[in-house]
Amino acid sequence: MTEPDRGRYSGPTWTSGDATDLSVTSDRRLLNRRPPRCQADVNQIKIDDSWRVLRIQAEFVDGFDALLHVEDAVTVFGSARTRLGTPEYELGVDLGRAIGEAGYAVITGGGPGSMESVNRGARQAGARSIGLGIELPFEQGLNPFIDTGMNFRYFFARKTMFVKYAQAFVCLPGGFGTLDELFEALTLVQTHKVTQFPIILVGRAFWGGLVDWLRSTLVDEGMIDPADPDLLSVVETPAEVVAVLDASRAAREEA
Ligand SMILES: C/C(=C\CNc1ncnc2c1ncn2[C@@H]1O[C@H](COP(=O)(O)O)[C@@H](O)[C@H]1O)CO
Repeated sequence: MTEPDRGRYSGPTWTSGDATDLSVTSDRRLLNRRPPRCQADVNQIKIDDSWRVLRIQAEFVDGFDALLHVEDAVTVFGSARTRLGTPEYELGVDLGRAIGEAGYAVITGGGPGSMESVNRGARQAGARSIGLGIELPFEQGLNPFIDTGMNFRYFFARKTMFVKYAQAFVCLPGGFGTLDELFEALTLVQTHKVTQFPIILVGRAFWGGLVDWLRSTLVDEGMIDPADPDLLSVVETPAEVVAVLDASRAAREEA
């Protein structure tokens, strides 16, 4: 018995076999600038960049179209490395289910680990389970618990969708990816680019040190306002997450 051909994604496109070389992603091609050495290089770079702009534009259009009908939704971030069968994975399942049962669609990064666990929980609740994946330099499909999925070439287009189609962010424990997503959201709220948008951190033991550092070092050094750390709600359980979400929904409806 041979393994079934699982194919590969390159951006939104799935191809069977291994015809698609993912070792150099679209993001990397965009960010690695190669200075032109001659006029032919200049011409080629201009053509490549023009096509790139069209691909970026198409990615936004596809994302907007795919998510147009999403109503109340919550984006959940968390580690790609959380393993099935661990308490952290179970927390993600419980969280996805609780958010789904509270009447929200759930959006994740569409990958493995905590993302998968949250999509799994949302599916159990019968909620809309959305996964916005990203092209990576190794083979990876969307996790199997997604009803509406899209695979992005560009991190920045994908990040726009995480914010545009959600009313709140929830962060499970995670690494650089989760921190990047958390601080992007925090900056958008701090600068009033998005309003009435709770950012909820799950797990006091994991997040407490970071919030303490924001209060001590960043506030004390005058890098942020004393009220800025209050933009974060640190909670312990899925029920507490839902309570914050519901309070924010009630405030939005009153406004
Ligand atoms: C590391 C492995 C797979 C990575 N696959 C990912 N797929 C989708 N989204 C991802 C992936 N890795 C990071 N992200 C995004 O960042 C957050 C998690 O990153 P962290 O560094 O693990 O905290 C997550 O919310 C995603 O949006 C192989 O297991």
